[in-house]
Amino acid sequence: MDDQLQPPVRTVWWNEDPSATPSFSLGLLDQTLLPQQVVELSLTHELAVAEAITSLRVRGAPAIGVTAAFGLALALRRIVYDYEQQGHELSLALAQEQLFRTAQLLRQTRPTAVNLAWALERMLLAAQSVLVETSSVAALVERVQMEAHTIAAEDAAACLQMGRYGASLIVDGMSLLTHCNAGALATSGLGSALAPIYTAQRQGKQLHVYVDETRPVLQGARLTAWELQRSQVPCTLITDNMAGTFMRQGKIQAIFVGADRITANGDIANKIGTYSVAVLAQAHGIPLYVVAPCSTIDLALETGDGIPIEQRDPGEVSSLGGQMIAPLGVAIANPAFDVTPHHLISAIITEKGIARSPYVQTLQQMCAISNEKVSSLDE
Ligand SMILES: CSC[C@@H](O)[C@@H](O)C(=O)COP(=O)(O)O
Repeated sequence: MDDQLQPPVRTVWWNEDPSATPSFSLGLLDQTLLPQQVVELSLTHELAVAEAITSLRVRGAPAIGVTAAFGLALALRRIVYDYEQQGHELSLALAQEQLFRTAQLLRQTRPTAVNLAWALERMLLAAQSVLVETSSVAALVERVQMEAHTIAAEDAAACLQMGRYGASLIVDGMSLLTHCNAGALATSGLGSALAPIYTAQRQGKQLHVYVDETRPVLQGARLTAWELQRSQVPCTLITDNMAGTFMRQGKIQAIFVGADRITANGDIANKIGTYSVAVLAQAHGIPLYVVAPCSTIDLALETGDGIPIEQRDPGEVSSLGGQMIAPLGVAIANPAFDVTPHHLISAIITEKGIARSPYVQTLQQMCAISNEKVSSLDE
């Protein structure tokens, strides 16, 4: 009997179908088309995976980590397949080179979410470990694929745990606020920030969620509102600049957001606008909870000042729904993330538990993981 909460939607998955040519592909739900169209993609080339991450077909820190892991497995399967089609056998040296090159390609797609580099590094370490024992390309393919599946399964399990811990902070009758999308669409499970909400709902708690639209790419309006509606979680979509008013009116009792990177001191990078929400929350005495798996924690960085912030296409700001909303030639800034300092965060919830200030000790104890090697791909 499986009584576990199931994600309302599948975001990233692996296809194995002997009747298809080739028999393998990476499945993604194209998030750029939501909520108007639900289109599933089957990718068979690593370049398509890189494009999907860059253009936000798949997005959200844990989901892009899982996608990158599967992307490496896909690249290896693809090159073995191409060689077979030409009647050749792939050498181990070329297989290794393919893995490393693809890791570098995928590493460059998005800089802020550390889950991406973390997953790639873990995949390369798994590949290295099998190469010590064997010189068979088949064994390498199997090991790399297994690691990608393990990363996805661990992410799904982490979501369930974050849901349990986070739900303990939600009281029956509460009204919550969330920013961006940190739900099933951002992970390979229930989500991070939305997992406590799904769990609390399953526990029978009555709740209501205010959803920031999240300009400029509208992950709140397009994705979170869609996901919550599908899950029958009562929600109200608001524009970003309405959040303060709802807080002042006493309509919001807690805020749940995800993170793209958490540094050793508890500073977090998350979708642009999170910092403004955090400042407003403090002004109104409302707790701000950050929910993220340990794969989002970057202990190699001491503070949020060191987090690379992705600067995206100005066109995301100057147009809305395909329509220009700004005068031609106006200067535009488009940082995709901001940093919220730890003193504005009431607690950080991971799959290991609930960390509170001072984060320096608690995060280290909680997530005995190290991202020291992540930088090796930058060289
Ligand atoms: C569990 S997702 C956490 C974060 O990745 C999320 O809040 C976010 O900022 C996503 O940004 P995006 O640009 O859509 O990838």
